[in-house]
Amino acid sequence: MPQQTAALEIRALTKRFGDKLAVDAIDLTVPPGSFFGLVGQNGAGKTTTLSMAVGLLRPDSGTARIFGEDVWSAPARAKALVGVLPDGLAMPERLTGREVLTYLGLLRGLPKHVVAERAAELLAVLELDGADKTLVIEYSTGMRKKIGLATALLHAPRLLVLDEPFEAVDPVSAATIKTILRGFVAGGGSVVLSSHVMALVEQLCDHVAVVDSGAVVAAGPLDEVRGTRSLEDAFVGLVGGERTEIKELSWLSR
Ligand SMILES: Nc1ncnc2c1ncn2[C@@H]1O[C@H](COP(=O)(O)OP(=O)(O)OP(=O)(O)O)[C@@H](O)[C@H]1O
Repeated sequence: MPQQTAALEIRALTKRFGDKLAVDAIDLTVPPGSFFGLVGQNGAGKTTTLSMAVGLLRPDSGTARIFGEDVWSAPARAKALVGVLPDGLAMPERLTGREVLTYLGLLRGLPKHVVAERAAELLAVLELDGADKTLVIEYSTGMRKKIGLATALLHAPRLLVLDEPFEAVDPVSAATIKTILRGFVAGGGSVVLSSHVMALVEQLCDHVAVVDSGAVVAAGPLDEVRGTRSLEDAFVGLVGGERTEIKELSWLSR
C-alpha cells in the first residue's frame, strides 16, 4: 500500500532562546486521520514546537510540512490546510465573536454567505450566540478558548493544531468540544493537541508523543506508548519519575 502523506511532519526543528535550547532537533510525524496528543511537563517545549510547526514562530533550523506543504517555504498553501488555536491567542478585542469570525472568514477568502452561515453555526454550537453583543475584551478565559476554536474551524481545515484547547473551559463546553473534535476526525480530519491532562489525552487521542527538555522521548500509538500502564504512570516514568528530593513543606503542618 502506498505511504500516505503525513498530516504534519516535523524534522529536526530547533529553537534557542538565548542560552536556552527550548526545542532540540525535534522529529514528529502525525499520521493523516489521527488524533494526536502532545504531552510534556511545563517548559518541555510543546508550545514552541507547535508554534514553529504552524508558521507562528520561525525555527532556527529544521522543517515542518503540513500534508507535504512546507510551512516556511510555501506558507500560503500550508496555512490553508491548517486551523490553529495558539497559546495566548491575540484577538481583535473590540469586536464581538460574530464580528471576529466574519473578519477572519473574509480574510481567508470565504464567500460572505458561507462566513455568515458558518459563524452562526459555530457560535450556536459553542454556546457563544448568547454573547452576541459582547466584545471579545469582555470574554472570560474559557469563552476566548471557544472563539479561538471557532476561528480555527471556520475555513474547514484538514488539520487542527490546538494548544491546550480545554484549559479554562467548563465541563459542558469541554464535552461539546470533544464531540466536535471527534466528529472532525471521524470525517477524515486530523487533530494535534497539547495537554497536561493525561486522562483527557487517553480519552481522545489514538497517538501520543511525550516531550521532555525539547526532545521527543516516546511517540506512537497510545497503546504502545503507555503499554500496560496508565498514560500518567508511563509519563511520570518517562520524564524522570518521582522527585524524591522534595522535602515536605514542614512549615505548613500544625
Ligand atoms: N519567548 C521566549 N523567550 C525566552 N524563553 C522562552 C520563550 N518561549 C519559551 N521559552 C522557554 O522555552 C522553554 C519551552 O517553553 P514552551 O512554552 O514551549 O513549553 P511548554 O511545554 O509549552 O510549557 P507549558 O506546558 O508550561 O505551557 C521554556 O524553558 C521556556 O521558558
